[in-house]
Amino acid sequence: MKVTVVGAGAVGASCAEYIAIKNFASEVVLLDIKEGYAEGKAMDLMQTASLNGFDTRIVGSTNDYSKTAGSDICVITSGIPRKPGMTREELIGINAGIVKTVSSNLVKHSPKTIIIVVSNPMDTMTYLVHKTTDLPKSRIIGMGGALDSARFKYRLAEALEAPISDVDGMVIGGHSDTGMVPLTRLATRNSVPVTEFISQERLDQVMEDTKVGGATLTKLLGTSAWYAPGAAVSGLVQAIACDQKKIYPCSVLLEGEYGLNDLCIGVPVILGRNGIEKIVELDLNDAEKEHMNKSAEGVSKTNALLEL
Ligand SMILES: NC(=O)c1ccc[n+]([C@@H]2O[C@H](COP(=O)([O-])OP(=O)(O)OC[C@H]3O[C@@H](n4cnc5c(N)ncnc54)[C@H](O)[C@@H]3O)[C@@H](O)[C@H]2O)c1
Ligand SMILES: O=C(O)C[C@H](O)C(=O)O
Repeated sequence: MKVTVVGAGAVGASCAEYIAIKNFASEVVLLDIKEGYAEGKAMDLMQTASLNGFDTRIVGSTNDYSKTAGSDICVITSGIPRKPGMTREELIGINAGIVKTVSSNLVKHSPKTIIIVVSNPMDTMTYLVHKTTDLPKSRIIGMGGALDSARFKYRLAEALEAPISDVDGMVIGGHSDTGMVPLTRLATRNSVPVTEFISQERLDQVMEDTKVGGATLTKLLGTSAWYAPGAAVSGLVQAIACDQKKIYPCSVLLEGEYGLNDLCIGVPVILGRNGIEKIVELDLNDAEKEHMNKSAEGVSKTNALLEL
């Protein structure tokens, strides 16, 4: 199993590290445009191999895509992150050009690959990859919902004063400060609806804290987060590589599912060796449907800014 990660910055390196530590890939290629940067990160990470007990070979490359040839999975993290006070959507001007060039280079060298898009604004960058490569829709996956759901579970556990392992929940919708749809109605503590334990008011607070999870960290760190994003990507990569058939909310091209068309947005999918093996259609209530439709409107508005 060969995995390429483009962008050896904060998220790319974290992602490579988690993939290596989980020890399911034979090779991870880290590629960056900055001279020597990916080679340096790869060497540093390889020097953790004997300490952390993994056999994955991590190779660095300065913009040489021949090293990525034959990758089963490619992750795109290249591009600029936001600064405090910015929205993810403001990154479109610079990141669209980067994602378009990078995805074209990746597909040239690995025509059968599965692409996982991380660069922001992620739903729109995932749509861009659909529009500019000829990969089938099952092989283009946007990562946002897995991270947002992990943040949702963190906030739920905090509110419930429960261990995170006791808590389950999912966030669908767009990966934006206003577009996320945390499914509080379906969240559980060890199979019991969380509404049995906390008030609707507290749950609404959990929902709001979840939606601004990325902005909260950006304010604290001065740039956006990387540990949980890297871990979330590694979860998707592992589900595909190990044919786990796990359900993750991912940004995928919708063609009528959830009553939506011609956009990529977060919905639950089953991930296996073929990429997106099935889109799971949840029976949303009216409020959730309305929230999802508003979220889709926001994503489509950003998509309209793309020069296709
Ligand atoms: N989808 C998500 O959930 C999620 C989570 C976190 C971050 N992000 C996004 O991921 C992106 C990366 O964030 P980061 O914190 O790692 O940023 P970073 O600045 O630390 O790293 C980005 C790297 O991309 C490289 N790069 C730029 N142009 C390139 C090109 N054409 N080819 C190859 N490499 C190139 C840069 O040299 C840099 O090393 C941002 O757009 C950020 O918003 C998304
Ligand atoms: O918040 C950001 O800009 C980065 C990422 O999308 C995140 O949610 O951490």
